[in-house]
Amino acid sequence: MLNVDCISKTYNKQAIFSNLSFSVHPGEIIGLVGENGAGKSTLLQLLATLQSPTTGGIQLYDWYYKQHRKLVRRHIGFVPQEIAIWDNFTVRENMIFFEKLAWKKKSEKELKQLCLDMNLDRWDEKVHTLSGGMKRKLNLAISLIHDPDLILLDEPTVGIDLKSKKEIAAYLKKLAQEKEKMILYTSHDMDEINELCTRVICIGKDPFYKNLLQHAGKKIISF
Ligand SMILES: Nc1ncnc2c1ncn2[C@@H]1O[C@H](COP(=O)(O)OP(=O)(O)OP(=O)(O)O)[C@@H](O)[C@H]1O
Repeated sequence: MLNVDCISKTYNKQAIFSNLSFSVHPGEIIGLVGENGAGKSTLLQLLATLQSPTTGGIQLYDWYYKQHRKLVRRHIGFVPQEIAIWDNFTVRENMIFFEKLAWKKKSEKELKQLCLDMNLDRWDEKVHTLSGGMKRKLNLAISLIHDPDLILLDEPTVGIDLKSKKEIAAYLKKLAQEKEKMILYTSHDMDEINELCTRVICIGKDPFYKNLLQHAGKKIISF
């Protein structure tokens, strides 16, 4: 379980958010919504150990982020907003490259299967020939090489066609339901959020998202 205990983040004396507390249980998909600049990416970066909260603490299972950062990192898969893969490498070469950096090892067959699981079948093609949706799928596949328990995704389906969106959503659902992964992800697509998420974290001052979610009968964690 992930436990976030009363965290705040301040940049240059300006509070981005304050006193955020929530938990995520295995098998849950939690949406993270809010207006541009509300602090969604910042929160994901704190959960990914890439930044530290100004106050408060975060805990994954029995491990505190402050004391056990290295251990915590092993169990996190993070997909940033920007696609971070090698354009001139093939899908296969990218997967093999990132597998070498991962602490858990996977065979080439397993790496290929990881891609096939989300309908990415262009194994020997260079990344620059792939569509945006396929690149997003590859980015996601790379983040899962080490079998993380906590998966953090910053707008994983932005700018891609509906079919790829649905495939990624179905895959995330499967990961949560069958493998008990904890998934937190940001999106501005409220249909997708409504379909996928058990609960939704609403940050920022604008009540727009909160009203939409309330209307859809979603469980909201709002700050
Ligand atoms: N390293 C930083 N130093 C100072 N301010 C920052 C830093 N990173 C983000 N900010 C500020 O913090 C606020 C929250 O930014 P963040 O990127 O987390 O918002 P967001 O909700 O993800 O926005 P978007 O929907 O546009 O992606 C913004 O006002 C941003 O300018």
